[in-house]
Amino acid sequence: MPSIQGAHKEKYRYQNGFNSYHESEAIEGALPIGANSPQKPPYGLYAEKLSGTAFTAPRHENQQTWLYRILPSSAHSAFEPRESSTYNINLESKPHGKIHHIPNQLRWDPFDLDETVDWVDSLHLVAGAGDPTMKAGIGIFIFAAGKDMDPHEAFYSADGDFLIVLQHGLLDIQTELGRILVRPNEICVIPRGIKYRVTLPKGPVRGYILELYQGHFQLPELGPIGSNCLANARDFQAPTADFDEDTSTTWHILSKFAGCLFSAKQSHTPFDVVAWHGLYYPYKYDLGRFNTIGSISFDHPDPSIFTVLTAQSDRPGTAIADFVIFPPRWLVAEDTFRPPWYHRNTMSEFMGLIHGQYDAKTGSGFQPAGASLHNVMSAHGPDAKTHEKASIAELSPHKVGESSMAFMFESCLMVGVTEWGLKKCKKVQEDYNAESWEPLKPHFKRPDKIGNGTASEESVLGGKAQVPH
Ligand SMILES: O=C(O)Cc1cc(O)ccc1O
Ligand SMILES: [Fe+2]
Repeated sequence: MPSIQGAHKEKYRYQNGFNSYHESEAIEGALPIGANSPQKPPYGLYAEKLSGTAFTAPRHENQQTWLYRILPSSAHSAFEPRESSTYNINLESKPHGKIHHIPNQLRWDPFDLDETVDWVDSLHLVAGAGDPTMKAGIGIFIFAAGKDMDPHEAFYSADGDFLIVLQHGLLDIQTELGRILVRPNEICVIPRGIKYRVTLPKGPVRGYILELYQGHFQLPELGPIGSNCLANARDFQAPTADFDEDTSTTWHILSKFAGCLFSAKQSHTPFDVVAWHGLYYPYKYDLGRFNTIGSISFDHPDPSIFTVLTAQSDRPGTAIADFVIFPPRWLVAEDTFRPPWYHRNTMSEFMGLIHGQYDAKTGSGFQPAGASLHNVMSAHGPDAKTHEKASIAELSPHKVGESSMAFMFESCLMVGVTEWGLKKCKKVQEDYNAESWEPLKPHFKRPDKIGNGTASEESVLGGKAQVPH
């Protein structure tokens, strides 16, 4: 007699590991033994394969999952375009939609909560690069929802993997592979094609999404760091199988396909997967578990030391998208300008703030639920006030960002901004440059113009005299 865990177990149960081969059965014996597709799978279930990579992708990249479900996913009506005036992807992420490519540094005020829409209608494409139909590039979304998805509605994106960065509230995500509760300071990845339904147990939610049109997220290489640190594999949590038995209700399946939304009907729940095994599944990660490392001598290292997840291009070390965080950490570097240096980057940098304050911007312009974009080669760095403070600060050990969490989506691609992102959202700060960098004063003094004509190393360098090595 099979034991039915489903009814009595806790609502959320996870299995730990990143890129780990997992298997899970909500009823003991639901996974076939020694074969994926037996003539008669256990308990009259259908076997269905979900491919996250080409069948022939190299073994180390291959991601597939076998699902054992009450009815196969194909049992639905034809998809029809779904009308929605608020669904901005519809209008803007099509290959030839209006996207602004501009070199300006951009910063957005906090995006408003919106209690009138559910998850699907809350997605606003703010920026992106590439084209989902070519499986190339990224989309960056803001979401702000206040309503549960309809009880008989499920959503999937055929366009890419969603990396969801929750800024406010709680997300209860019922997926085909089981349930995930995304809590404050957690992120969640839902790979291409996996169906899910989002409800909001604590009211309105808000956050950011990076949709990856190509490949999948990986943990970054650690190089000389060694075998641990940054995000450790065991802290990633995948759901366990958890199914409903409903073959008599009309469900709507919403598909984001080539940047447009489609809807199909079916007479059974899509959340009917009794067991699964494979490498292709949604997962979550608590950013509080990130093992942050930094300089314990001098100089400010590249922010790549803060990479949680990366999706690499074909060029080694060059990411289509890195997800980078700035967690609370000790700054102890000696004789160092401690905030980020001024820089121009061949990569684009989209930043958001989950909570607290970001140490490169001590002004009030970069706020939780706001964002900034420093595109390819767009110059940026600390604002004038931060520069002044950091140039004269006493360099004792100092904890930055106590309970704060900023993040960056960094991409080798030039990022375009949508009409919504640039205009309709009405959050772009007109005075970003004027407030941040235009007030910077020159401090240059030629050595021969100081005092009696001999340079005081103290005043030229603005700090301790430097001794040649
Ligand atoms: O621009 C930013 O604020 C992000 C950033 C942080 C850092 O520590 C070094 C480089 C960088 O782009
Ligand atoms: Fe930067």
